[in-house]
Amino acid sequence: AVEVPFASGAADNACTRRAVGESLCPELFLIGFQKAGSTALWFYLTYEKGHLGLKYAQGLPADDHKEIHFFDSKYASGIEWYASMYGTRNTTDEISMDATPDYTRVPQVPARIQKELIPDRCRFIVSIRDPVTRAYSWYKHIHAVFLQQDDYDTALQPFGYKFSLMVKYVVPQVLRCIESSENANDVHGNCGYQSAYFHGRHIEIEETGLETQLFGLASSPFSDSLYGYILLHWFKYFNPQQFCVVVYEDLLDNFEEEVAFLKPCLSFYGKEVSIWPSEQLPKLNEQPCESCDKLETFEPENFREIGADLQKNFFLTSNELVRSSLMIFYGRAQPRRWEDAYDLASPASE
Ligand SMILES: Nc1ncnc2c1ncn2[C@@H]1O[C@H](COP(=O)(O)OS(=O)(=O)O)[C@@H](OP(=O)(O)O)[C@H]1O
Repeated sequence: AVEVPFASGAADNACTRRAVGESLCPELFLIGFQKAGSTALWFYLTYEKGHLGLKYAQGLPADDHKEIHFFDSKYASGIEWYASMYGTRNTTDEISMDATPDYTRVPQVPARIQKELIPDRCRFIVSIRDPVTRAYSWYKHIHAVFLQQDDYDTALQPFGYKFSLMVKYVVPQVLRCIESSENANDVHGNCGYQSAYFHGRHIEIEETGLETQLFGLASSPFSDSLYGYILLHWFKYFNPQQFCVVVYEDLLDNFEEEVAFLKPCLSFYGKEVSIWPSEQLPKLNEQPCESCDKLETFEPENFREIGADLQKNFFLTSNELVRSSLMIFYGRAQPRRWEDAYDLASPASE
């Protein structure tokens, strides 16, 4: 194979050629987080902001246009397959976007992107959300969609399918894993839901008398919400300036101001996004769970109690890491403190 002289050393392949008539391989990514409004954001950028001309995986059935899952679960299909799903490049400044929020779940993904693409040309959009409500949203999604699958059923059954029991038994294990990691930027690799740490891990759940299986899957609502550690993992492969981070709750509260944080990731490609004061995040992918008979639901005060405990004893360090990143790399003066919604005292007042 002919080596292309990119500074990054990216190999010559269907994605690195970039010539008119070659594949329009993605360079812009929406890498997560799952359940943080990624579908709404993708729809906004591709359809509502049609003037940006962002292309998607048109080679796949319509339901899969957003999420191609190449770098997490379909990597074995090969880069030629990936490139072929995005059609042909008509101009050198054309851009396509791969919006697979699961990319932030799987630690191997950034190394794979770095190896297959031209790293300096990649930009990454990230949406973050209160880690507790995100965890519950994913727990609900599992009930609505995945509980019919044997592996998720096996993973959640020992907990009586209950969020509260998962918090009680799973969260201390993930915390122990975090504490055993020497460096913060190794936490995601060590403690992500697929990590070796969870293989063969078995705990008896007193309330149900059952022993856990597939511990990693049960840990995913919580470990996937560790944004601070996960971003540090990605920063091992890409410069923080290649990321644009938006906060889901701020998108809902002040869309115009918040969505402007995406501008650097678009202007890099010469795309200027025009945002109007009346615009709002489209409402998409609300997951109904009406026939989820095993779903544990909470009164607001009970959820606040369980959430306060999670924020204080589990998510706080990760939240602080992400807030530091938002201030240092993305010029935010006062990033949102999700903990405040749970009536926790701020560190300054303790
Ligand atoms: N406009 C607007 N306002 C309020 N909430 C909104 C909006 N758009 C999407 N959502 C909520 O985002 C959650 C789905 O996120 P994702 O699309 O990223 O989910 S997925 O990972 O792709 O399955 C899901 O959250 P939950 O309802 O808590 O499950 C959606 O309801």
